[in-house]
Amino acid sequence: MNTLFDKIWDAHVVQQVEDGPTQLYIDRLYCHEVTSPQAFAGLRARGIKCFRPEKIYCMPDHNTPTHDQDKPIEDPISKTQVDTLAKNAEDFGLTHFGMLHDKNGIIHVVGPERGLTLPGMTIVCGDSHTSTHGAMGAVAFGIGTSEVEMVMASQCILQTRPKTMRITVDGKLGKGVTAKDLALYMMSKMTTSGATGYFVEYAGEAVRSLTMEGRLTLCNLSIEMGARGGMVAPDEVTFEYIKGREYAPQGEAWNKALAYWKTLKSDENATFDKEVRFDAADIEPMITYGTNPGMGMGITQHIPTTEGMGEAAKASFLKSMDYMGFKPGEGVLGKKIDYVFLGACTNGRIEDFRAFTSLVKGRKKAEHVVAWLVPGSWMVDAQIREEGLDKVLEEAGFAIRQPGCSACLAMNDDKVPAGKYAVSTSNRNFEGRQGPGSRTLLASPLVAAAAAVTGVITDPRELI
Ligand SMILES: CC(C)[C@H](C(=O)O)[C@@H](O)C(=O)O
Ligand code: SF4
Repeated sequence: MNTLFDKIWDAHVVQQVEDGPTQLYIDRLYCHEVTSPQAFAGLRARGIKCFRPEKIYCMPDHNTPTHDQDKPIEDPISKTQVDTLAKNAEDFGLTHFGMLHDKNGIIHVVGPERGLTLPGMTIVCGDSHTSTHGAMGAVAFGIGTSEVEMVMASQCILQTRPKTMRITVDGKLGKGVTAKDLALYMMSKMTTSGATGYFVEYAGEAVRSLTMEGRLTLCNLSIEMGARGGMVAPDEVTFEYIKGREYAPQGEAWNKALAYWKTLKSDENATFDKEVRFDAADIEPMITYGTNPGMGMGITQHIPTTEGMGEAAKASFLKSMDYMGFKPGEGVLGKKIDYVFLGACTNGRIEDFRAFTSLVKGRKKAEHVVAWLVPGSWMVDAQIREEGLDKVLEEAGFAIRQPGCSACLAMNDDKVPAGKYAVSTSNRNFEGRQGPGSRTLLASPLVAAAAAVTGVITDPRELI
């Protein structure tokens, strides 16, 4: 009786070190510009090549500007990072989707949409949000730079087997409640350390009813609960999504793959180290009010008071409130906001643009709001234009930027100024995450859209 995780993990074990870690074979290594330079430098110093270069895909995303990508990058650090990745990929014979390449974008958006990420795979990247790819029924997790070097050199990694957890969400999500709300809700209940040491499988009716994009959003946020990774068993939604994508198997190879993928589910009596259950009916559109992603609440609710908190918890809570400029016990509806960010590997996919556009259609962007709409990849950008969403957005006063991580983290030009409030569809709201002194409110594309047109925090259910 095996879990989905066990099946994939066991199929990739090369050897088990006695009383030690597992040597695990890796099917895909994704590389971006931030966490790869030292790994390449390490290989050079040892005079070795990549063992299986065809399994490695590189693309810059964090330091790429989201405007004027045809011009040289102005910021010298970003330019060095992006140029270094291009040079390293060339020297080591790796596939590289550079800036402006039609396959460029945020690595966690590009992998699934190109069919590079497939069910049953083991996938790693020097990036915590590698958990995203688990949505396709893969074992995918973030690794450190020295581990990136290990995988480049051997196509294997030494890992300790994590414990397994199943989170089942029963019932149906209500109107205006999205995968992002589901994730923020779980986090608000489990806290940012609630899944530490575990690999999570998401199950239940609410998860099964999510689209592929929704599942990617959900798994993306696994890491913010402390989980090693998150996954959803592949089903018709997954197969339908993958079929015909560029790197997906075709013809006879497709039939063979499909037959295998259909076996990728937890056996009925499989046991998990921990089981958690939620009810979808309890979830409303969510928003965070603090400085970690677990500090979230239903948009109509009030920020907690310090009642019952221990001294240490109280001090850190009040520090967070001070940073955010909020008072314990108050509500956030109607509060003025300054920036809106639609994008990131959390919500930079076509479905997120569709959701945002559906709400702003026929309305106008609030004048004082600065809105950054950043497709997760050029493929998303092309689809936006194909579907005519760009026209609707333009009419409502919004412009579309070029792909990249953008305002998700302050590593490029898109920085939220100190003291300003940003309703952001990204995944982290730490102090200074979107720029020194910036104040981030994490939310879904629908909540972001409602804020963008009203200029204040608004329940999207009133506008849809
Ligand atoms: C830069 C990178 C190492 C980092 C991560 O690992 O997640 C980034 O993508 C982030 O979201 O904070
Ligand atoms: S979009 Fe944000 S969370 Fe995703 S990889 Fe880029 S910086 Fe990390």
